[in-house]
Amino acid sequence: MLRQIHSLPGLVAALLVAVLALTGAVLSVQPALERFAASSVVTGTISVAALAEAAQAQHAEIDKITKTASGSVVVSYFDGDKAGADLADPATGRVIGPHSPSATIRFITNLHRSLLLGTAGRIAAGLGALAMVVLTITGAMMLAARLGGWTALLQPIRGNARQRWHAQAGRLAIVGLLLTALTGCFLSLTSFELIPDGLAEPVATASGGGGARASVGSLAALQAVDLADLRELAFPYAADPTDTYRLTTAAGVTQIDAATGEALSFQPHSTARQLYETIYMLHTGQGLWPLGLLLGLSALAVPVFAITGAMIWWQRRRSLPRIADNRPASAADTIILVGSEGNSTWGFARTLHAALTQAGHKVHAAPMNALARAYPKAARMLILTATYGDGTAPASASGFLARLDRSALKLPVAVLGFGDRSFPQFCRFAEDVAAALAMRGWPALIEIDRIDRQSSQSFALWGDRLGTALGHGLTLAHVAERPKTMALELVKRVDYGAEVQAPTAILTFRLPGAAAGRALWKRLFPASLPPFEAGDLVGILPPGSTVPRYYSLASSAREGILEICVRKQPGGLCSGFLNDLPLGGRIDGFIKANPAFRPNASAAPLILIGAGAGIAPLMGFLRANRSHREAHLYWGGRSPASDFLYRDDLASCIADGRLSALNAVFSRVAEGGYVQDRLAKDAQQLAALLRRGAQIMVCGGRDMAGGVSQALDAILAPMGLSTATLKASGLYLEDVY
Ligand SMILES: Cc1cc2nc3c(=O)[nH]c(=O)nc-3n(C[C@H](O)[C@H](O)[C@H](O)COP(=O)(O)O)c2cc1C
Repeated sequence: MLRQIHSLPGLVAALLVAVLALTGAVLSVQPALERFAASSVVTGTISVAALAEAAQAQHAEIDKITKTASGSVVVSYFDGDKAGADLADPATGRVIGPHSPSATIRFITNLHRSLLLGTAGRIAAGLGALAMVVLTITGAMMLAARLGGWTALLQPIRGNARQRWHAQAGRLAIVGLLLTALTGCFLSLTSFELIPDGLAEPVATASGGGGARASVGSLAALQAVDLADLRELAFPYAADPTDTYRLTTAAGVTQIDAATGEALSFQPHSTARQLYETIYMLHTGQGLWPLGLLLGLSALAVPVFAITGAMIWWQRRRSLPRIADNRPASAADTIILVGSEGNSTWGFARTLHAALTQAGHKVHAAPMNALARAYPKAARMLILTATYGDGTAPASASGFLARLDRSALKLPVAVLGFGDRSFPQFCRFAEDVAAALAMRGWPALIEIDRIDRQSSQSFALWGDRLGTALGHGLTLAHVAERPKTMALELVKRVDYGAEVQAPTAILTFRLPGAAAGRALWKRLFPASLPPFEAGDLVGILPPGSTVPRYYSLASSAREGILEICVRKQPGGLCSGFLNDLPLGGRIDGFIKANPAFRPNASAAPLILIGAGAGIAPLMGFLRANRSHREAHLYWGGRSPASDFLYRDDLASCIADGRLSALNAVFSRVAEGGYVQDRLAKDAQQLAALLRRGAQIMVCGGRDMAGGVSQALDAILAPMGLSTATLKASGLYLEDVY
């Protein structure tokens, strides 16, 4: 809900708010420029009487003298029929030159206030300010919720680059933007007279005695006022002998007899006017130039929000599968919530949705993260969720358990887990969800079930059980959708490990090669690999299967190649296919980002730990380590003679400083061991690196990862740390399989 409230006005008003913010940022510099251009007003050096006297000496008839909030003194006059305005030196009253406000600034001010569109533009600008209030408040609430509460607002921000930029800009600019937006709303309301600004307050109209006018410099009531207090001094109309001087200061308006210099009346400013002036100052920075600059800087964050916000929205929209005839949550009798990262679970949800709709139900499907506070018409909830990481939630369910904690819902529920039995935590997240629901008293519609490797048969059987519970038949005939893939051609392979029963290959792919006589436009604009970084995953569909297998990438798209490391698994469909693939052979693959497994941007050392084919992403990080960040690699194989993967590449990384230390351990040599043994041996050096804020990245099999985390926990314990605490702060990343 919060997200909808944030993104809807954000998208609609992005351009408008960006125009308001950019013009505001330009205008925000004005008070500071004027402040430094005007000679400083030195309190006590000149009275209003002396200033007026000096001005009068230079012009036949003065209309008024105005002092702007930034300290400039402007004398408006009539010389005969000709009206004009001078800028006067506040210290002496002498003319500095004609007052000529910049046409550009006037244009930008009009653009800011009314978009050059008159009343319609002023309404739009007001709505823009309102949108900005909504966006800043909902944005702050979302950020707080994401970081774990208001007290965690300064915690490091996770996520992809656009999400980090969006949130970081928000953190820096929020106070300035909220102030600008709230004061902008107020000013907009006063401009439409929906709130009084007090500027047109009635002034007491005392008349002067009508005696002969004294020189303005001799008037006692003006001599008593310092220039620092002046806002405006309006001169009496020459043709009316009873007209008075009208002196406006911060306190109010005084009428002064032009002959005697006596103060005839004093009218203090109304509260409305004082409030308006304070808010005007807080919005423009006029009279408070450092605030103006601060607001201007905050406003510069708005285009960053507009661009990154639109990108985040588009990305989210694109990744949300479409479901035909999806009913609103408020009208549905059956709610399907989906936990997915690679979208295949959405395919199952779509099949289930269609079957239930055909059976006469009103069905609403949504990501698990969108668990609502209430479903007024719902009689049941069906949760379909995958499991990721080491038994954790997929992306679209990452906030589900926290939401459930705050929820008072209780509906009959069925949980169906999607996973892969080769992971030790098979369907663990689905189990956690089912347990959490049971603990909160949600009745089970049917017991939890688990689907291995997207089996359509198991899904159909689950449909039978669900149908029985619902009291009508339910046929779930699911045909898995083939992910969109690209063809890749094997251009290089290096084979290792056959002698030590660990056949492993480093496979390098390119987009299919240049065929002779290719069309000219294809030669001019050659196809390029989609963007990916080392550590991202490539999903590969082995022939005859629609279920992808994922491999960590050892290269980035910039290198123009896609490189993986594959260990042949006994009976493995995909690893067997890849290990037998000849040069020139093709695969069907697609990229899946894995932003959670990337080195951080710090300059502190990197500790890379892996075993066997797990070296692939680590090798990619080292190749890309052009800044020569200190990097230590711990890697375990079986025999240096047979499966020392990337031996030459590692040597060249050492030679040019991209790798600081290589610690390779082999298990099938005399006095050999595993990578975790080597970590324990190097405890002191590792402790020193960790004290310097080193980041640890682990890639490889689950058993190895378990051993590594045990060895590291032993090293971390004396420092009062653990792999769990490092994990929480992003300093311990794992990519395990
Ligand atoms: C990086 C990665 C980690 C995974 N971890 C687990 C796991 O711990 N337990 C499990 O049962 N399945 C695991 N799986 C398998 C997925 O849960 C399974 O393929 C699921 O069907 C994917 O659904 P989705 O495409 O909707 O995200 C993992 C898959 C990947 C790619």
